[in-house]
Amino acid sequence: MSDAYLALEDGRVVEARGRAPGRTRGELVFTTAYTGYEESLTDPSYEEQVLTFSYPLIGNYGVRSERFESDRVHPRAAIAREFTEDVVEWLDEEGIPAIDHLDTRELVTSIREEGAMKCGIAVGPDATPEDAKEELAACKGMSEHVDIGAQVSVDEAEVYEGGSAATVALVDCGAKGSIIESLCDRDATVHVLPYDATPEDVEAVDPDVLFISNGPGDPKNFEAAESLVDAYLGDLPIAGICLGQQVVANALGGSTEKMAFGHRGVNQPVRDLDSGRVVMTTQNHGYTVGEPGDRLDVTQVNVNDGTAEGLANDELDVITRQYHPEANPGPHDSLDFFDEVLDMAPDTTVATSD
Ligand SMILES: NC(=O)CC[C@H](N)C(=O)O
Repeated sequence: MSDAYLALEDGRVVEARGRAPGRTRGELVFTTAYTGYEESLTDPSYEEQVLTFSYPLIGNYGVRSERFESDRVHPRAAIAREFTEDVVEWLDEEGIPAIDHLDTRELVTSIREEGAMKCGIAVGPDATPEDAKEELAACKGMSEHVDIGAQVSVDEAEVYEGGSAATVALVDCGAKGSIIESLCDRDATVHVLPYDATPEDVEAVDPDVLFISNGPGDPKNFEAAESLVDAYLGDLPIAGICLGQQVVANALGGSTEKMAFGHRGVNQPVRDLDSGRVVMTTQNHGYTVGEPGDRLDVTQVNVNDGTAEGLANDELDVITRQYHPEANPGPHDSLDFFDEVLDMAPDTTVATSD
């Protein structure tokens, strides 16, 4: 007898050990990151997903809130070969079901072969395979979460005073805290605006740069942010990270598409087409820019599959990244992106990056 069941879209029901109880559902994805479980579990981009860690032991250096990227856990459930007690206690307090003692190598291989798939989970002494299947039957596809921005964004504008180097309007589509920190560390003041901010909201903070954050789900469901990019193109420098890159591409006549199983990990190699330099990057995305459109150049590509990792329009002051230059978790090789963004602001002296 088992006390945890994972029902997969391909028809299988996998038995596991229940660590934190509950019933839930979501898109089943995996990350290959071998550190940074606190950052990943609090990354708002995992909203409505079930996160499988391919690294076998998760929790070996405890749980510290200083490392959180937001104020709650975002994946609907967590899966690992083995969770430590610290992580289990945290997930339990947060009401997030957790399961372990299953063959995560096999699970990851299935996702690689069949693509990210819907799943249902039931955990607890009375859980049955049918409960997990019921959850699966009620599971929506990522693109069907049409108002997912509302689940992860601030309700009202917030300000983070970093200094007077530049004023950034950061449209919060589910922003990681370390994006705000990376800007404040460079003496910028960051106004975090709701995901559905209007041009009036942007004008109220009179920014030097419009920045579209990372976030969960399908970028096509972030129409308000797309409209802002359209409204300010050419008037304000525009930057974006991850979902932000995708929103900018859609706004400038490009297109986005769903990937088979996405990029999630801390060692994705990215080549800068101008310098030829390759950096290791942190990634967490399931959509990608298919066509950049006529007004954006692809400046960086993924070495593994050639997907667009950086876009720019130098004349219009637009610069974006598909990966996470802020790291957390992962390598700091691309922190200079934030210097490049702030360099676009008029008349600023940018503090040196760490
Ligand atoms: N980290 C992100 O911003 C993710 C972007 C988008 N939700 C995707 O999955 O592609």
